[in-house]
Amino acid sequence: MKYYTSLREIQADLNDGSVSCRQLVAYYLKNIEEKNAQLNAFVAVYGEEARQRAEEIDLKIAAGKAGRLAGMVVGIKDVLCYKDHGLQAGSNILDGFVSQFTATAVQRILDEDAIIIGRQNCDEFAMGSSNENSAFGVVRNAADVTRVPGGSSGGSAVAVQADMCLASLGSDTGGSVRQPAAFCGLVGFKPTYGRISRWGLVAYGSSFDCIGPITKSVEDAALLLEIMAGADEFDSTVSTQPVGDYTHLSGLLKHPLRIGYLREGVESEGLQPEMKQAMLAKLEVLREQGHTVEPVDFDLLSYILPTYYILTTAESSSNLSRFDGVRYGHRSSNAEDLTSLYKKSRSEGFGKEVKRRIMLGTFVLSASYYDAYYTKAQKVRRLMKEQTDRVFEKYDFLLMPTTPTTAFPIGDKTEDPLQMYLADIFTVQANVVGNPAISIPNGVDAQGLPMGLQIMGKPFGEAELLAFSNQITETNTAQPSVA
Ligand SMILES: NC(=O)C[C@H](N)C(=O)O
Repeated sequence: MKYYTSLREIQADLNDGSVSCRQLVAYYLKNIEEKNAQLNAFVAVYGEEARQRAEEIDLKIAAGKAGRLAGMVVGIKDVLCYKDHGLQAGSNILDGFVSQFTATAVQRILDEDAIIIGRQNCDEFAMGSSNENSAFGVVRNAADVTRVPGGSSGGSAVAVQADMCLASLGSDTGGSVRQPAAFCGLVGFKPTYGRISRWGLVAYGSSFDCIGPITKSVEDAALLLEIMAGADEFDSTVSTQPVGDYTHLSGLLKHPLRIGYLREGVESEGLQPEMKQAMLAKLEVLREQGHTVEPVDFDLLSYILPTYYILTTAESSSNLSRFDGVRYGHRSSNAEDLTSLYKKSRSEGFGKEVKRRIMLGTFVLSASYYDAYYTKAQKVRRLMKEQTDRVFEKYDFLLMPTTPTTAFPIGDKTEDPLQMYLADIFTVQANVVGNPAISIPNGVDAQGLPMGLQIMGKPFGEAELLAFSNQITETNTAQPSVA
């Protein structure tokens, strides 16, 4: 089977008959069979169902009635509801849970004839940056299996990286789509807050959570966004702003562009040298193309992680209070009364990192500390939003590395949660302020590990952001190899 990097290539072959959906599904299933035992990207595979759907869609193609995603084989992160399929958010607390309905984003891609091939591993309740916090075990990076794939949508990224599906749907609360995409050499897109309905997404930090695609090409990310975005009567937080024409990626941008880059994104001490060089090289190319390229100082940067981790733990401690062992999921068999049922079900069901965050969140929301932490963090969040808005009055895009380093070895940061949180330094800003941001591949380091470049755009400026990203992306055409 040819190594496809975009749906456009697949559809060209579908239309001239050189490939069929049935063959595509068989190919991806074979890859899953060969590679998943080692990589652990999928926690459930819907083989029979995918084969059947492929046959139906092949008939639709022959009749000229296929949807826009015909030929796209997709995996979904284990936080998205898909009716009559299991859903666990990588947690034992949801053991045995089966979705009662389908998430709007998932339904919209199904309506356009995407084929869902399986459910993907992730950090428990999307809390993590390495996919080491899953009840289903660690996911491995296909570029080097001794390293993490990033998180929390690690399974979703590795599945695309190792060609086990063409695209994945992940969720991004503080970088969970962009950071694993960067670690795996892919495109990861987080839209503006409220752009895509979250009906059917397991809630983590509700004022941050966004659904986003992980793909090999910017054009596939644009297409998926266009299909998933827009108003939804089931989600009152989704924006009613009209959905743009995200797939016409040319002719949108003015010239020259005003491009800002985060000064710390090239000067910060913790930055891997190759990351800095790759950033500087990219900025030089943009300058040569005639764009204005200038450094931006974001003096609130050192407050960004505390703000993010105070607010998201607060929101998650509240969101996760619904998992009580009574209504669904794991129920302790050692309980003597209702209180011990709650206690034991939650203690047995949740993993270490989730417990840590519930405790932190409960603390920052407690009566004596509420103002010192939660209220203060909300005020800082407002300041960050204002400062970011000022940056975008002057610039069209803000560039920075997606991560300070490339994928780190498995086990490297598990004993030190603060080190793990530091890996999110560049990705959380977009979620704190709500702007869209994308990670695109930006070369590899000396060990051949992928590096990501992050571009942030203006709120609801998805069309321009995607057009610009497409212009400067080097498409990932390398065949995946499991080391
Ligand atoms: N969920 C995310 O976007 C990942 C982030 N590292 C977190 O643990 O919160």
